[in-house]
Amino acid sequence: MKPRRSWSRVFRDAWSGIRETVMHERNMKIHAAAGIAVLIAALLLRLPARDMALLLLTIAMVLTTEVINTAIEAAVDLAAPEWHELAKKAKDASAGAVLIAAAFAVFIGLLVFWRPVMTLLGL
Ligand SMILES: Nc1ncnc2c1ncn2[C@@H]1O[C@H](COP(=O)(O)OP(=O)(O)OP(=O)(O)O)[C@@H](O)[C@H]1O
Repeated sequence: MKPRRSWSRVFRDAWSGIRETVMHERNMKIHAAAGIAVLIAALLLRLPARDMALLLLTIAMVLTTEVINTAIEAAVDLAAPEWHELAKKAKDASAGAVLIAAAFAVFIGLLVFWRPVMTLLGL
């Protein structure tokens, strides 16, 4: 039987998974940078707590799908290093999940920021 990992080991391994994804995946870098920029803008515009919560949830959704996409890509590369129809299906679907999350994040961002930005611009 496998020895049980300590809680600190569990968190360290999970953190390592996040760090590796940020360090090596270009899309994750872009999404993380965009998320930080959105949060800074939201703080500067003093958006209400409910809007901040919506933005945090949206950012978490995009980053989470990106980490899962990286995990699926690695598992597929391990299982099928050569071209395979099912490997393509798995990787395309996984990338599709990130695309859905990112597209909805843009819509939510527009809905949340539209009025405060217009007010700021005096329009
Ligand atoms: N083993 C394979 N068999 C069939 N098609 C594959 C295979 N590996 C990759 N592909 C195709 O190439 C595409 C890109 O896969 P790849 O592993 O290069 O992702 P990536 O460029 O690292 O993606 P991302 O930019 O999301 O990190 C996949 O969506 C899939 O269509």
